This record gives sequence, C-alpha cells and structure tokens, in this order.
Amino acid sequence: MHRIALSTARAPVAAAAAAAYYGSRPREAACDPQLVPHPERHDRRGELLFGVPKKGRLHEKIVGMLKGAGLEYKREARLDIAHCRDLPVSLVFLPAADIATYVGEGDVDMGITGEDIIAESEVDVIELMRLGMGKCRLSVQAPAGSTQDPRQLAGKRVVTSFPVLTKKYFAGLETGAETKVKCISGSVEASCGLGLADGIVDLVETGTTMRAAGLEEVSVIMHTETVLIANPHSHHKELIELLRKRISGFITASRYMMVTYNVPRHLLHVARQITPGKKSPSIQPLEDEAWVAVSALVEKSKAATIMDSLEAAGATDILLSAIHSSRMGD
Ligand SMILES: Nc1ncnc2c1ncn2[C@@H]1O[C@H](COP(=O)(O)OP(=O)(O)OP(=O)(O)O)[C@@H](O)[C@H]1O
Ligand SMILES: O=P(O)(O)OC[C@H]1O[C@H](OP(=O)(O)OP(=O)(O)O)[C@H](O)[C@@H]1O
Ligand SMILES: [Mg+2]
Repeated sequence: MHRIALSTARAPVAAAAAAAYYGSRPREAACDPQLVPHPERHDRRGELLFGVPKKGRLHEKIVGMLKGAGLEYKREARLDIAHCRDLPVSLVFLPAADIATYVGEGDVDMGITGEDIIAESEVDVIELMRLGMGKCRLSVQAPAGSTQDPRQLAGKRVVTSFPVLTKKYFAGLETGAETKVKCISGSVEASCGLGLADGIVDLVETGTTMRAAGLEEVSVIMHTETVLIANPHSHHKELIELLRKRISGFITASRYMMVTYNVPRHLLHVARQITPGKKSPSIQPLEDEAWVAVSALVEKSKAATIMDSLEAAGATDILLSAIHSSRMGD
C-alpha cells in the first residue's frame, strides 16, 4: 500500500504529499533537521514534484544520477515521496510506465522515463534532455522462422505492454480484419509460447530475452532512450532549468576525466594534439623553464589510450582524476 495521493489541484497535491511524508507521526518529526533543512519553511507547499521510476532497471541508475547532481534526500521505508534537503523539490517514486502521464496531465513538474512510454502515453511533455541510458528499441517479434514481414501479423493476435503504439502500427498495415491487440504487463515474450499470441511487440536491447523465448525480430517500431521531461504548464520554470543544468553537469562529468602531466616545452605542440581539451588545455609554466604542466579534459573511454600516447610523446607525471560534477555548458 503506497501512501501517495496526487490530485489535479496543485496545492492539495503538495498538502497530500506532505501528509504522506509526515503521515501520522508526531508533529516533532516534521521538525527533524535531517528532514527539514529550512527551518523557516515548515510549510512545504508549492514544491516542485519530480517523478522518478520506483523500481526496475532505471531506478538505481537514476537515483545515483540524482545524488550525483546534488539532490540530497532521505526516503522513509515504503514511502513513495522524499523531500530534498537543499531545494524545494520532492521526489515522487512512481512506476516508470506512469511518469509521462503524471508529467503530461497531472501535477508532477518533471520526470524521468523512456521515450517509448511518452509515445505510448500520448501526452504533451517537454523533452529536456536525453540521459544516455535505457537505450533499446520497440520491435515486432514472432516465433523464429514464422514471419518475414510485419504485414503477415496484421489482423492476427498480437500481445504487448504498448497497446497504443501497437494498434497505431498495425492500423497502417491492415488490409482486412483489425489486429487483435491484447495488453499484458510484463514477460510479454512468453505469450507466443503459451498460445496467447501470434506475435508480440516489446522492447529489445541485447535480444537475449527474445532469442531465449524462440522469437526473432520482424521490424522495429521505434528506438528509445531515457529522457528528462517537464510539464509544459509547470510554474517552476527556473527550478526546472536549475535541475536540468545540475543533471547535465553530472552527466558530462561522468563522461570525462581530467588528465594532468608535465611535458618538455619543445614537445608541447605534440602533447596538445593528444589532449586538446574541451575548449583548450590549461598550460602552466614550471620552475624549470624547459617544462610546462598541462591539464585537460579527456573522454573517460579514451583516457587509457591518451595516457599511453602522452607517455610515448615524452610527457611525465601523468595523472588521471575523476570529475564529480561540472558546469561546462551544453
Ligand atoms: N532491456 C532494456 N534495455 C534498455 N532499456 C530498457 C529495457 N527494458 C526497459 N527499458 C527502458 O526502461 C523503461 C522502464 O522499463 P523497466 O523494465 O525498467 O520498468 P518496469 O518494466 O516497470 O520494471 P520491471 O521490468 O522490473 O517490472 C522502459 O520503458 C524502457 O524505456
Ligand atoms: O533484449 P534484452 O537485453 O533481453 O532486454 C529486453 C527485455 O528487457 C525488458 O524486460 P524486463 O527485464 O524489464 O522484464 P519485463 O518484461 O517483465 O518488464 C523488456 O521488456 C524485454 O523483455
Ligand atoms: Mg520491464
């Protein structure tokens, strides 16, 4: 049983959120400095609501990302709302499949979910940023060897968790009978083997689940990735932009590392080509005028190769450090 209530009016939502958070605990709990960082703001109404997948493969990654972006919060066991310490933001933990609807039609100001879910929910949300995770495709699948063309499934039984997209897709292929689209909530791949479907529409990343169920990909309906979205009617435009920048800063930081090294001045032109940096490398003179110290951002995935190249080019004291966050511009 989850104690969160979201209604269509903004103030009652915040009130419900606060009620859910503080529950029936004594009033003193609301003054716990751990939970209420702004003693002057006992009244937490009007906070930005941020929808976060409550479980599934996105949950852990997103929670890590939000912490990396400096959103500090304490979530009570079994409670689906958590207030942030240093910002007027409340995280609401919701099923990934419902977040687009809450952001598009409810009072949730921002959220994180898949583009597949946004398309399926048919809602109007602002896509602020791709998050580089949850990359997969929504595909038509059928028992291996049975179907070469998706038109062969038109008019037949198709099982999916994406009924809106599936109906739309097959409507464009039908020449006679309407495709019988049935919606189930998970393990969709089992439905052909269990006699419920002639074909399915589900997500494919590596293809392992599909092949294990004896299926093959017939066609791709869409490619999808996890995105940061906002409610177009939110009153929290500035806070939304602040959160977008923080998350973007964390994502950029997690893609880059900082390499520092010393190099003889006469070899600097070679080293600069190896580490051009994002804008340009920082170069500082050393006591020994024949040498300079250089620091530059490098992509994490190329860092080891870059260090090899620097050493081969005559650099010494090469150090690689992690970056925890950044504000680098988009
Ligand atoms: N195998 C996958 N690879 C990459 N992204 C995926 C994969 N499966 C799902 N996603 C993305 O994550 C979103 C949420 O799916 P996920 O499976 O994490 O949630 P769930 O189905 O609610 O949880 P669970 O499957 O644990 O019950 C999907 O809409 C899609 O955008
Ligand atoms: O191509 P793959 O790498 O095998 O990934 C695809 C599978 O991942 C998702 O399932 P999930 O694990 O979320 O289970 P569910 O079907 O119960 O949601 C998706 O629904 C596919 O079944
Ligand atoms: Mg799933």
